[in-house]
Amino acid sequence: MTSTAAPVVTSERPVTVLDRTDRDSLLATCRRALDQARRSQRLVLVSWAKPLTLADPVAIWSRARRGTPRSFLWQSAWDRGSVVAIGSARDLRGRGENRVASVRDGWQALTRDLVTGGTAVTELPAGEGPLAIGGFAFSPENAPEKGRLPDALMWVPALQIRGTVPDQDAADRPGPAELRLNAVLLHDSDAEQVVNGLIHLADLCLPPEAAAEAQKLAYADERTHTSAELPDADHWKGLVRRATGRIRDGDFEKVVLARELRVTASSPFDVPTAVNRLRSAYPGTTVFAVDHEEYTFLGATPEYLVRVDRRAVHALGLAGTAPRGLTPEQDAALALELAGSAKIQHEHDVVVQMLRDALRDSCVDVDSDAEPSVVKLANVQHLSTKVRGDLAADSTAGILDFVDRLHPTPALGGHPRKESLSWLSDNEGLDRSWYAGVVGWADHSGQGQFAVTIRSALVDGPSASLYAGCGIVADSDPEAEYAESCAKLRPMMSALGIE
Ligand SMILES: C=C(O[C@@H]1C=C(C(=O)O)C=C[C@H]1O)C(=O)O
Repeated sequence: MTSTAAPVVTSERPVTVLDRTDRDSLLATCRRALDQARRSQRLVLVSWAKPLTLADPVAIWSRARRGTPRSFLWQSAWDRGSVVAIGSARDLRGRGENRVASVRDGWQALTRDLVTGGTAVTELPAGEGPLAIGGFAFSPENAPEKGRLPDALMWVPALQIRGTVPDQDAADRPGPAELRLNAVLLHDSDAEQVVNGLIHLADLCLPPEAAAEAQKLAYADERTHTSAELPDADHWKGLVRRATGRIRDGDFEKVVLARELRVTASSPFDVPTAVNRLRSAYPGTTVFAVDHEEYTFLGATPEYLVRVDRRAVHALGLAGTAPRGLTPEQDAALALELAGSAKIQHEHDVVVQMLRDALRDSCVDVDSDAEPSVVKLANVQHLSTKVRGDLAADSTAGILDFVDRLHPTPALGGHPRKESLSWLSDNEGLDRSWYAGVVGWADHSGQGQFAVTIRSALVDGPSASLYAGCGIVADSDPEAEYAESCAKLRPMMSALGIE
């Protein structure tokens, strides 16, 4: 569906802003889309691409996000792919239990009549053409304080740039990237006007010097702040005790109990600096940021829910946590203890089993690592098991079908799902919002990636809600779980400069 000619991309190529030839090509593509909209009397998505060289996705994003209420940043350690997206050509929304399916149906309907033009870049990580980006809250039933971020919000960005993540030691060396301008046309749209709008947006987001910039860290944290634990520590430990009681009574096997640290600062938080700190302190994670009106939801997560790369489906079981040691010997001993603990093994196996079962519905050759491995981050270490399968020849399942099936896994909700989630909504007393939800992107061919939004915060000017949760099983110790939740809050605290 997209044009496939592989362009020659070199770092000498002049960057950004569209020239006369680009304008003509974009206009011709929009006119084709308009013809199609007139014939079909339906909405037509038009997507036009041009190769770019780009030094740093975060630098582009932090400049371009200023002028728009909707932006998206994605920088992934899993395939070294990056996405920067500005503005919305079309929102895809859903509510309640069917929220993922509604978004999927909307996206499929919109891409059925996709019209593409320009030159697509093929030497990038998986994913092609226009993307639907955004995410889903933890649960439609677990958001008492509605109205902060919608339960489900994906959208087709007006401007998207896909590229590769720069090496830390070569952050200002440009690499190949693809600029894409997307619009939705109606039978009575004015093609010239659409083109002018898109070119204006590209000019604003990508002035000639922008693509060569690397994001600078602003080190000064001059703001003061106050913070409150919600609920307070004793109450939360009491909830852990209550959960273990229910588990021993046999009501469910595992539940992930979360808490919030609500911070109010003397001046607005510096979101781009926070993102930059996250990616340098947590290089093995996927760093994401979603700007929606006055809110920014951001984080650095070590966990993906699912990735579909051509016909390969990948999921990750990440559950079971230990602190990092102060010395290499202590660190190794803690890792051994983590891998050897029957309690943690059980907590972990519940997740892996669920992932395997869910993949089996549409995949063949479903397999997982024989043994969990230990993944080390700066703040904690986790037990991790990769699960993968190949889409069955007759399967039409795409990334959003897997999101629908898998979210929330027992790594973020509990097991069995129904009983543990119902206990959570009666007892946790927290608006998780998009924490423990998913953020990611889908292309029109069913490929995509969704991250589990842990190690995250919701920022609104000078206010921030930071979240952390812990898997609770029968013999969980409230003090140890509380300490683990503190360690899990650390990445966002340092990123926002509130230590
Ligand atoms: C819930 C969180 O993390 C999840 C819970 C884990 C655990 O209980 O060991 C480990 C990784 C994540 O799946 C969090 O970081 O907030």
